[in-house]
Amino acid sequence: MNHNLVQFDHVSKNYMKEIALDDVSFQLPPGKVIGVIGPNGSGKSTLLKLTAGLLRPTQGKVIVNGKPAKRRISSEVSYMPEQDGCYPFYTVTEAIKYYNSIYTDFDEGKAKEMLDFNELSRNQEVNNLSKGGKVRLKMVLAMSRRAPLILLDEPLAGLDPMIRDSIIKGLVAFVDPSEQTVVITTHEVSEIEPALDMVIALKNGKIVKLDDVENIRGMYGDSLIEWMKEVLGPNSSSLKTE
Ligand SMILES: Nc1ncnc2c1ncn2[C@@H]1O[C@H](COP(=O)(O)OP(=O)(O)OP(=O)(O)O)[C@@H](O)[C@H]1O
Repeated sequence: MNHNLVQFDHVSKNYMKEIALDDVSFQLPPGKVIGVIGPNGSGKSTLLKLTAGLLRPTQGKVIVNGKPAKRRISSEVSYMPEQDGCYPFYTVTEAIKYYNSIYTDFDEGKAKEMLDFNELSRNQEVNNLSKGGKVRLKMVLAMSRRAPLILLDEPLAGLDPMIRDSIIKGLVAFVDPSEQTVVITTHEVSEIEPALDMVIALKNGKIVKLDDVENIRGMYGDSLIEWMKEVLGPNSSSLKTE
């Protein structure tokens, strides 16, 4: 597959007078894990929602898998929202069954493997899971679909470092690059960088850089932190604290 999975052509998105994305163009190839990083309010969630077809651009075009992104239960896109997206009174098993019933591409076997890997107890009510447990379950649900594009909005926000680390391990263990592309928004670039193939840096609704992690490492050494400081400014390491 050589085509681009995601294409933004001169996309702007305004919320009333607020310009969230400003004339953004880029393409993403299939089979990659792509990080979208940037300070609060830089437009990361907006970029993801436009890709999922949950928002329409004010101007420009968003193309996913050769077609305009549309608001529907898309077979092309599995989207994990930043806010709680799970039914609080379901047990973990019921949440899996529910997803299995609404998404024809849901892989129940993969979901069960991911539950075990994430040590999620099946009889527990979603309501009673820890914050990290809720995020793990949301990731299990989003990543168990055989959709070619998985969008994860801020899965690491507000979690302590050990939990962030285990969530990233789960991502790396279960993403299948021959079938799936993952786009993940995050402040936590230092921890997630080993999982990333590409990064998009956003600032004030504009892309300030899009590059392969391999190229960045070639220029900046082992860590993306120095690169981030250069493209997003010296205070960008404070992104880690949200
Ligand atoms: N529904 C909305 N109505 C009005 N303004 C909005 C809305 N959603 C986002 N915005 C504004 O658009 C800009 C981009 O927001 P967005 O949520 O995309 O950024 P973000 O990088 O994901 O931020 P964060 O890291 O805080 O989640 C911000 O200035 C935000 O206040």
